[in-house]
Amino acid sequence: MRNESTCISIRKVSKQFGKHEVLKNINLEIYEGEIFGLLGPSGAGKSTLVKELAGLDVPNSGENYIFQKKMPSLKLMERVGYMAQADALYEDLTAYENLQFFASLYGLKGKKQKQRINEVMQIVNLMDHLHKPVSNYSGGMKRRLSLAIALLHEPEILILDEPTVGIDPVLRKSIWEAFYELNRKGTTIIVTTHVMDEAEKCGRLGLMRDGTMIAVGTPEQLKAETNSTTIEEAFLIYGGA
Ligand SMILES: Nc1ncnc2c1ncn2[C@@H]1O[C@H](COP(=O)(O)OP(=O)(O)OP(=O)(O)O)[C@@H](O)[C@H]1O
Repeated sequence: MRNESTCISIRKVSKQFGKHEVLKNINLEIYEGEIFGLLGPSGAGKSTLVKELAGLDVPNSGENYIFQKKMPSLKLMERVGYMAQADALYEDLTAYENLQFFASLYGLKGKKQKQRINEVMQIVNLMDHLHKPVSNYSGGMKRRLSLAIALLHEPEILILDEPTVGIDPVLRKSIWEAFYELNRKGTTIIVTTHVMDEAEKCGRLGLMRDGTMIAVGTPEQLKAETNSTTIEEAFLIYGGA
């Protein structure tokens, strides 16, 4: 069920890399308990925006707030899980050893650490591969292990940058089932994607193009407002095509 209290507030955020304006005056509110999708083509600025929300980058102007506190903040990062676009895993170590390493960073030790490792590996359905070296994992398994790592410290907000890129439809479905399950338990999820059918799975969407937020709403609202039958069509209309 959706709770309307704001947990993320993006206020007049702009970002430049040199002369290139990658985010242009972005304003957005994300509510507690929703699955919010950032949809846009490659280069639209989605990763840049979510990196700022994860506390890994800062805007040139404007502010990002999480739970009414300004980012970046080390304290807030404990409440946020982030899965980057590229997997940051130690290939020579087993999945278990990778999880132990990241769990230690979060201050999870002993019995609690072991328990959380088992829980997150069950969520992503990798328990049978717990002691295999990551170098033996397929691309999809690595993405799921990255997700497990992002879940270790039980974050209230989960930020996922293209979590299912390069993953086959069957696995994608099982990963989305994991997202729904987490969301049902109260986790707010922000997911970036450029896949239209994935966008339809989100509660609300922010459509991004060339560093601009061109529309925000539920998939149904966006289609109705543009008289479209698909999100793809709605996107093109909002983009002025
Ligand atoms: N560190 C950086 N230095 C210079 N330019 C950057 C940097 N990071 C991103 N950019 C540029 O900013 C623009 C937006 O990139 P970003 O990764 O945020 O887009 P995206 O919407 O996430 O795209 P994709 O789906 O391909 O990841 C791109 O043109 C990219 O080249």
